Amino acid sequence: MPSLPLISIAGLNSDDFAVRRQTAAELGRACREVGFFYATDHGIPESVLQAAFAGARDLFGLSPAKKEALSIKRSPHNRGYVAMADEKLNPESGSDMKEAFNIGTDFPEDHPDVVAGKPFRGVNFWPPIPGWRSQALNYFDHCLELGRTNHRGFSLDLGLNEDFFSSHLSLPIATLRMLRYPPSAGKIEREDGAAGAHTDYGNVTILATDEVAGLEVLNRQGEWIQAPYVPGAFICNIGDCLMRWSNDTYVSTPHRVRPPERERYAIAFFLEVNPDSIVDPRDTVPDQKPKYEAVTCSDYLASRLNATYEHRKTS
Ligand SMILES: O=C(O)CCC(=O)C(=O)O
Ligand SMILES: [Fe+2]
Repeated sequence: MPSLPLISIAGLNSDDFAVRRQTAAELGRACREVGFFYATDHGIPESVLQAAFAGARDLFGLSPAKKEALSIKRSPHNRGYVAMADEKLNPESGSDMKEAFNIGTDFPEDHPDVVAGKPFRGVNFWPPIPGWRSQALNYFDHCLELGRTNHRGFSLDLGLNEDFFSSHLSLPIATLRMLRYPPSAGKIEREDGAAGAHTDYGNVTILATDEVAGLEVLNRQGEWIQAPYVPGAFICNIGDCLMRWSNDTYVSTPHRVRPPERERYAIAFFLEVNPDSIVDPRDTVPDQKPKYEAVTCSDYLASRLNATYEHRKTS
Protein backbone atom coordinates (compact mmCIF):
# COMPACT_ATOMS: atom_id res chain seq x y z
CA MET A 1 0.00 0.00 0.00
CA PRO A 2 1.28 3.47 -0.78
CA SER A 3 2.15 5.61 2.22
CA LEU A 4 1.02 8.80 0.47
CA PRO A 5 -2.68 9.71 0.83
CA LEU A 6 -5.14 8.63 -1.82
CA ILE A 7 -7.88 11.11 -2.77
CA SER A 8 -10.92 10.30 -4.89
CA ILE A 9 -11.12 13.45 -7.00
CA ALA A 10 -14.64 12.80 -8.35
CA GLY A 11 -16.03 14.26 -5.12
CA LEU A 12 -14.84 17.71 -6.22
CA ASN A 13 -17.20 17.50 -9.19
CA SER A 14 -20.24 16.42 -7.15
CA ASP A 15 -23.47 18.44 -7.38
CA ASP A 16 -23.71 18.14 -3.62
CA PHE A 17 -21.80 20.95 -1.91
CA ALA A 18 -21.30 18.87 1.25
CA VAL A 19 -19.50 16.20 -0.79
CA ARG A 20 -17.30 18.79 -2.49
CA ARG A 21 -16.43 20.34 0.86
CA GLN A 22 -15.66 16.96 2.42
CA THR A 23 -13.38 16.00 -0.51
CA ALA A 24 -11.70 19.41 -0.38
CA ALA A 25 -11.00 18.90 3.32
CA GLU A 26 -9.29 15.56 2.58
CA LEU A 27 -7.33 17.14 -0.25
CA GLY A 28 -6.36 20.08 1.93
CA ARG A 29 -5.11 17.81 4.68
CA ALA A 30 -2.83 16.06 2.20
CA CYS A 31 -1.55 19.40 0.87
CA ARG A 32 -0.88 20.78 4.37
CA GLU A 33 0.68 17.67 5.88
CA VAL A 34 2.35 15.82 3.01
CA GLY A 35 2.39 17.96 -0.14
CA PHE A 36 1.80 14.79 -2.21
CA PHE A 37 -1.26 12.68 -2.92
CA TYR A 38 -2.49 10.04 -5.33
CA ALA A 39 -5.50 11.22 -7.35
CA THR A 40 -7.99 8.49 -8.22
CA ASP A 41 -11.37 8.75 -10.00
CA HIS A 42 -9.92 11.67 -11.92
CA GLY A 43 -11.79 11.18 -15.18
CA ILE A 44 -8.76 10.94 -17.49
CA PRO A 45 -9.33 7.92 -19.76
CA GLU A 46 -6.61 5.25 -19.67
CA SER A 47 -6.55 5.27 -23.49
CA VAL A 48 -5.61 8.98 -23.53
CA LEU A 49 -2.81 8.34 -21.04
CA GLN A 50 -1.50 5.31 -22.94
CA ALA A 51 -1.47 7.28 -26.19
CA ALA A 52 0.70 9.90 -24.46
CA PHE A 53 3.15 7.22 -23.27
CA ALA A 54 3.26 5.72 -26.78
CA GLY A 55 4.02 9.22 -28.06
CA ALA A 56 6.86 9.57 -25.55
CA ARG A 57 8.40 6.27 -26.68
CA ASP A 58 8.18 7.33 -30.34
CA LEU A 59 9.68 10.72 -29.61
CA PHE A 60 12.67 9.51 -27.60
CA GLY A 61 13.23 6.81 -30.23
CA LEU A 62 14.00 9.47 -32.86
CA SER A 63 17.61 9.92 -33.96
CA PRO A 64 19.76 12.28 -31.87
CA ALA A 65 19.87 14.71 -34.82
CA LYS A 66 16.07 14.84 -35.05
CA LYS A 67 15.77 15.41 -31.30
CA GLU A 68 18.50 18.07 -31.33
CA ALA A 69 16.55 19.91 -34.05
CA LEU A 70 13.80 20.38 -31.44
CA SER A 71 16.20 21.54 -28.71
CA ILE A 72 14.94 23.67 -25.83
CA LYS A 73 18.06 25.79 -26.35
CA ARG A 74 16.25 27.29 -29.34
CA SER A 75 13.22 28.23 -27.23
CA PRO A 76 13.16 31.17 -24.82
CA HIS A 77 9.78 29.81 -23.72
CA ASN A 78 10.81 26.54 -22.07
CA ARG A 79 9.66 24.25 -24.87
CA GLY A 80 11.35 21.42 -26.70
CA TYR A 81 13.92 18.69 -26.18
CA VAL A 82 16.27 18.53 -23.18
CA ALA A 83 19.18 16.18 -23.84
CA MET A 84 20.66 13.71 -21.37
CA ALA A 85 22.54 15.46 -18.54
CA ASP A 86 21.53 18.96 -19.73
CA GLU A 87 19.48 19.67 -16.61
CA LYS A 88 20.48 19.79 -12.95
CA LEU A 89 17.36 19.84 -10.80
CA ASN A 90 19.71 19.98 -7.83
CA PRO A 91 22.74 21.97 -9.06
CA GLU A 92 24.79 20.90 -6.02
CA SER A 93 24.24 17.26 -6.77
CA GLY A 94 25.08 17.02 -10.47
CA SER A 95 23.49 16.38 -13.87
CA ASP A 96 20.26 14.43 -14.23
CA MET A 97 20.48 11.21 -16.23
CA LYS A 98 17.30 11.71 -18.18
CA GLU A 99 16.05 13.21 -21.39
CA ALA A 100 12.89 15.28 -21.55
CA PHE A 101 10.51 16.98 -23.95
CA ASN A 102 8.42 20.02 -22.97
CA ILE A 103 5.15 21.10 -24.51
CA GLY A 104 3.61 24.36 -23.34
CA THR A 105 0.15 25.88 -23.70
CA ASP A 106 -0.26 25.77 -27.47
CA PHE A 107 -0.24 29.12 -29.30
CA PRO A 108 -0.29 29.92 -32.99
CA GLU A 109 2.61 32.01 -34.32
CA ASP A 110 0.33 35.02 -34.83
CA HIS A 111 -1.15 35.08 -31.31
CA PRO A 112 -0.70 38.63 -29.93
CA ASP A 113 1.22 37.37 -26.87
CA VAL A 114 3.59 35.39 -29.12
CA VAL A 115 4.09 38.32 -31.50
CA ALA A 116 4.77 40.55 -28.47
CA GLY A 117 7.41 38.09 -27.20
CA LYS A 118 5.71 37.69 -23.83
CA PRO A 119 7.58 35.25 -21.56
CA PHE A 120 6.29 31.65 -21.73
CA ARG A 121 4.01 32.56 -24.67
CA GLY A 122 5.81 30.78 -27.48
CA VAL A 123 5.11 28.20 -30.14
CA ASN A 124 5.65 24.52 -29.45
CA PHE A 125 8.13 22.34 -31.32
CA TRP A 126 6.65 19.19 -32.84
CA PRO A 127 8.40 15.96 -33.82
CA PRO A 128 7.92 14.77 -37.42
CA ILE A 129 5.55 11.94 -36.40
CA PRO A 130 2.03 11.81 -37.91
CA GLY A 131 -0.75 12.32 -35.35
CA TRP A 132 1.72 13.01 -32.54
CA ARG A 133 0.71 16.60 -31.89
CA SER A 134 -3.01 15.95 -31.49
CA GLN A 135 -2.49 13.05 -29.08
CA ALA A 136 -0.10 15.04 -26.94
CA LEU A 137 -2.43 18.04 -26.86
CA ASN A 138 -5.37 15.81 -26.00
CA TYR A 139 -3.52 14.58 -22.93
CA PHE A 140 -2.45 18.15 -22.12
CA ASP A 141 -6.09 19.32 -22.15
CA HIS A 142 -7.21 16.49 -19.85
CA CYS A 143 -4.44 17.32 -17.37
CA LEU A 144 -5.37 21.00 -17.43
CA GLU A 145 -8.96 20.11 -16.59
CA LEU A 146 -7.84 17.92 -13.69
CA GLY A 147 -5.57 20.74 -12.52
CA ARG A 148 -8.50 23.17 -12.55
CA THR A 149 -10.60 20.70 -10.56
CA ASN A 150 -7.82 20.38 -7.98
CA HIS A 151 -7.75 24.15 -7.66
CA ARG A 152 -11.47 24.27 -6.86
CA GLY A 153 -10.66 21.88 -4.02
CA PHE A 154 -7.76 24.05 -2.84
CA SER A 155 -9.99 27.16 -2.75
CA LEU A 156 -12.73 25.43 -0.80
CA ASP A 157 -10.22 24.04 1.67
CA LEU A 158 -8.54 27.43 2.12
CA GLY A 159 -11.93 28.98 2.90
CA LEU A 160 -11.97 31.01 -0.33
CA ASN A 161 -14.63 31.31 -2.94
CA GLU A 162 -14.69 28.00 -4.82
CA ASP A 163 -13.81 29.87 -8.04
CA PHE A 164 -10.96 31.89 -6.54
CA PHE A 165 -8.38 30.34 -8.87
CA SER A 166 -10.61 30.06 -11.96
CA SER A 167 -9.78 33.51 -13.35
CA HIS A 168 -6.07 32.77 -12.79
CA LEU A 169 -6.36 29.58 -14.82
CA SER A 170 -8.01 30.93 -17.97
CA LEU A 171 -4.81 30.69 -20.09
CA PRO A 172 -2.17 29.52 -17.64
CA ILE A 173 1.48 28.70 -17.99
CA ALA A 174 1.50 24.92 -18.09
CA THR A 175 4.09 22.41 -19.23
CA LEU A 176 3.58 18.83 -20.26
CA ARG A 177 6.94 17.15 -19.83
CA MET A 178 7.72 13.69 -21.16
CA LEU A 179 10.65 12.04 -19.41
CA ARG A 180 12.84 9.06 -20.23
CA TYR A 181 15.38 7.69 -17.76
CA PRO A 182 17.94 5.17 -19.09
CA PRO A 183 18.57 1.97 -17.08
CA SER A 184 21.25 2.27 -14.41
CA ALA A 185 23.00 -0.93 -15.55
CA GLY A 186 23.53 -1.91 -11.93
CA LYS A 187 25.87 0.90 -10.91
CA ILE A 188 24.28 3.69 -8.91
CA GLU A 189 26.72 6.50 -8.23
CA ARG A 190 24.16 8.91 -6.79
CA GLU A 191 20.84 8.04 -5.21
CA ASP A 192 19.34 11.05 -6.97
CA GLY A 193 21.24 10.43 -10.19
CA ALA A 194 18.17 10.36 -12.44
CA ALA A 195 16.63 13.56 -11.06
CA GLY A 196 18.31 15.55 -8.29
CA ALA A 197 16.34 16.27 -5.12
CA HIS A 198 14.11 19.27 -5.79
CA THR A 199 10.74 20.84 -5.21
CA ASP A 200 8.54 21.69 -8.19
CA TYR A 201 8.12 25.36 -9.10
CA GLY A 202 4.47 25.82 -9.96
CA ASN A 203 1.12 25.37 -8.25
CA VAL A 204 0.46 21.68 -8.75
CA THR A 205 2.11 18.84 -10.68
CA ILE A 206 0.16 15.90 -12.09
CA LEU A 207 2.50 12.98 -12.69
CA ALA A 208 1.97 9.70 -14.50
CA THR A 209 4.69 7.06 -14.35
CA ASP A 210 5.13 3.62 -15.81
CA GLU A 211 5.58 0.60 -13.52
CA VAL A 212 9.33 0.99 -13.08
CA ALA A 213 10.25 2.23 -9.58
CA GLY A 214 12.27 5.42 -9.15
CA LEU A 215 10.41 8.32 -7.57
CA GLU A 216 11.14 8.99 -3.89
CA VAL A 217 9.57 11.61 -1.61
CA LEU A 218 11.09 13.10 1.55
CA ASN A 219 8.69 12.56 4.43
CA ARG A 220 8.37 14.77 7.53
CA GLN A 221 10.70 12.46 9.43
CA GLY A 222 13.43 13.17 6.88
CA GLU A 223 13.28 9.71 5.28
CA TRP A 224 13.11 9.07 1.55
CA ILE A 225 10.03 6.95 0.89
CA GLN A 226 9.10 5.34 -2.41
CA ALA A 227 6.17 6.68 -4.39
CA PRO A 228 5.28 3.52 -6.28
CA TYR A 229 3.16 3.23 -9.40
CA VAL A 230 -0.50 2.83 -8.47
CA PRO A 231 -2.66 1.64 -11.40
CA GLY A 232 -5.22 4.23 -12.43
CA ALA A 233 -3.88 6.96 -10.12
CA PHE A 234 -1.88 10.11 -10.77
CA ILE A 235 0.73 11.34 -8.32
CA CYS A 236 -0.01 14.99 -7.56
CA ASN A 237 2.18 17.37 -5.62
CA ILE A 238 2.14 20.98 -4.52
CA GLY A 239 4.77 23.29 -6.05
CA ASP A 240 6.60 26.27 -4.59
CA CYS A 241 4.35 28.86 -6.19
CA LEU A 242 1.24 27.60 -4.40
CA MET A 243 3.21 27.14 -1.18
CA ARG A 244 4.19 30.81 -1.39
CA TRP A 245 0.71 31.92 -2.43
CA SER A 246 -0.83 30.09 0.53
CA ASN A 247 1.78 31.56 2.93
CA ASP A 248 3.20 28.06 3.55
CA THR A 249 -0.22 26.62 4.45
CA TYR A 250 0.41 24.05 1.72
CA VAL A 251 3.84 22.47 1.44
CA SER A 252 5.94 21.67 -1.59
CA THR A 253 7.86 18.55 -0.69
CA PRO A 254 11.33 17.53 -1.94
CA HIS A 255 11.47 14.50 -4.20
CA ARG A 256 14.07 12.80 -6.42
CA VAL A 257 14.39 10.00 -8.92
CA ARG A 258 16.78 7.10 -8.32
CA PRO A 259 18.50 5.65 -11.37
CA PRO A 260 15.98 2.96 -12.38
CA GLU A 261 16.85 -0.69 -12.89
CA ARG A 262 15.05 -0.71 -16.22
CA GLU A 263 14.36 2.08 -18.68
CA ARG A 264 11.70 4.29 -17.10
CA TYR A 265 9.16 6.71 -18.59
CA ALA A 266 7.15 9.38 -16.79
CA ILE A 267 4.98 12.28 -17.91
CA ALA A 268 4.68 15.31 -15.66
CA PHE A 269 2.18 18.13 -16.13
CA PHE A 270 3.31 21.27 -14.33
CA LEU A 271 0.51 23.76 -13.81
CA GLU A 272 1.18 27.35 -12.95
CA VAL A 273 -1.37 30.14 -13.34
CA ASN A 274 -1.74 32.94 -15.90
CA PRO A 275 1.59 34.73 -16.47
CA ASP A 276 0.28 38.08 -15.19
CA SER A 277 -1.50 36.66 -12.14
CA ILE A 278 -0.28 38.20 -8.93
CA VAL A 279 0.80 35.58 -6.43
CA ASP A 280 0.16 37.27 -3.10
CA PRO A 281 -0.47 35.47 0.21
CA ARG A 282 -2.58 38.45 1.32
CA ASP A 283 -5.28 37.19 -1.04
CA THR A 284 -5.46 33.60 0.19
CA VAL A 285 -4.86 33.97 3.93
CA PRO A 286 -5.73 37.64 4.63
CA ASP A 287 -5.69 37.19 8.40
CA GLN A 288 -2.06 35.98 8.48
CA LYS A 289 1.14 38.01 8.42
CA PRO A 290 2.47 37.55 4.86
CA LYS A 291 5.82 35.78 4.60
CA TYR A 292 6.30 36.66 0.93
CA GLU A 293 6.14 39.69 -1.34
CA ALA A 294 3.62 39.73 -4.17
CA VAL A 295 5.13 38.54 -7.47
CA THR A 296 3.75 37.73 -10.91
CA CYS A 297 3.61 34.06 -11.78
CA SER A 298 5.75 34.68 -14.85
CA ASP A 299 8.56 36.47 -12.96
CA TYR A 300 8.56 33.82 -10.28
CA LEU A 301 8.81 30.91 -12.73
CA ALA A 302 11.50 32.62 -14.81
CA SER A 303 13.65 33.11 -11.72
CA ARG A 304 13.35 29.43 -10.84
CA LEU A 305 14.08 28.15 -14.36
CA ASN A 306 17.08 30.44 -14.76
CA ALA A 307 18.68 28.73 -11.79
CA THR A 308 18.18 25.26 -13.29
CA TYR A 309 19.42 25.53 -16.87
CA GLU A 310 22.83 26.59 -18.12
CA HIS A 311 21.37 27.80 -21.41
CA ARG A 312 19.08 30.32 -19.64
CA LYS A 313 21.83 31.78 -17.46
CA THR A 314 23.07 34.35 -19.93
CA SER A 315 19.66 35.30 -21.32
O1 LIG B 1 9.97 11.00 -12.98
C1 LIG B 1 9.36 11.22 -11.95
O2 LIG B 1 8.76 10.32 -11.35
C2 LIG B 1 9.32 12.60 -11.32
C3 LIG B 1 9.96 13.70 -12.14
C4 LIG B 1 9.98 15.02 -11.42
O3 LIG B 1 9.90 15.08 -10.23
C5 LIG B 1 10.08 16.27 -12.18
O4 LIG B 1 10.38 16.22 -13.39
O5 LIG B 1 9.86 17.34 -11.60
FE1 LIG C 1 9.48 17.13 -9.61
